[in-house]
Amino acid sequence: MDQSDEIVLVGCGNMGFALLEGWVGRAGIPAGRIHVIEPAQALRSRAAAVGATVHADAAELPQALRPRAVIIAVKPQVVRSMLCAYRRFGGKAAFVSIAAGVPISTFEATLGETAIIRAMPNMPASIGLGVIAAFANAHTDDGQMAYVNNLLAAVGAVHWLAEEKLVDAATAISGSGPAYLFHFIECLTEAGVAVGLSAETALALAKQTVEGAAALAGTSGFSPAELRHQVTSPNGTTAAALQVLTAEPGLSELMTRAVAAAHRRALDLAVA
Ligand SMILES: NC(=O)c1ccc[n+]([C@@H]2O[C@H](COP(=O)([O-])OP(=O)(O)OC[C@H]3O[C@@H](n4cnc5c(N)ncnc54)[C@H](OP(=O)(O)O)[C@@H]3O)[C@@H](O)[C@H]2O)c1
Ligand code: PRO
Repeated sequence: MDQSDEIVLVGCGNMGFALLEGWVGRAGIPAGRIHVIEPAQALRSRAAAVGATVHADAAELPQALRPRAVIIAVKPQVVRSMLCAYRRFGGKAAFVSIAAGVPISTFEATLGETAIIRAMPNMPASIGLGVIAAFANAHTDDGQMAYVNNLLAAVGAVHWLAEEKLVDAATAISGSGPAYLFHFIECLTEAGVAVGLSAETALALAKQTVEGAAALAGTSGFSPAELRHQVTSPNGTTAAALQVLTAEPGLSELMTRAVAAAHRRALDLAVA
């Protein structure tokens, strides 16, 4: 990545800041080259503390600014009303939207024929362990694709999708996924307390179990099913627990229903 490129980051809440942290803290992108537009004073101060150039409103951006990328990280419901403030960058910058559900056609309606990439990152991007599903429109040229790919790859593994509608599917898996895992840790902790562990010990065991198992699944040559078998002694403790998890409605059915609900919500946000 050319270190002199400038980036506009619109919205610096949970995910916008996770990206900023990843870009500045891990990818070495000069923080001052990232212009953050964020109306909330506390969040602007947080972004300024990592070195970003902060603004309360798009009108404060320098007139001469020619960003290579404009990252849209506001809530989906806000996208339509804020876009016109960035129209002047249309046709030049690559627009990257991380807003769940909002289709490329919504951006094209305001920005016209310009490079628009829908990207769905997730929170572990803040520590460089994100996963990002992305789709680019037909106005994105090879240089813009490569530039945005590098930007996204700086905070996680990038998967380019063949169809825009798959971004909504990815949102339900990897965008929301960290919350499923955080909830799993909460549940495992509660269950640990129920069998007599202190809350502190149960939380430590639950977090380190998820972290270790995820690392093993990611690095071992065995499939998740094979790894599960390796943990499950015949007629042992794990088998007893898995009998509960696979009884109707099992975890598999619950996950299918949960992901379907998230996917439906992404489709709803497209028309909200
Ligand atoms: N959180 C995640 O894990 C995650 C993952 C992938 C994608 N996303 C997507 O990322 C987007 C942001 O999610 P989030 O969780 O980061 O939400 P968030 O914490 O609410 O952050 C959005 C920020 O944008 C600000 N904002 C509102 N209007 C603005 C404007 N016109 N210009 C600049 N900033 C403005 C908001 O301020 P106010 O609160 O004062 O309005 C808020 O601080 C969403 O579209 C979401 O679908 C989130
Ligand atoms: N957070 C956003 C939501 O919950 C999008 C994926 C993760 O809608």
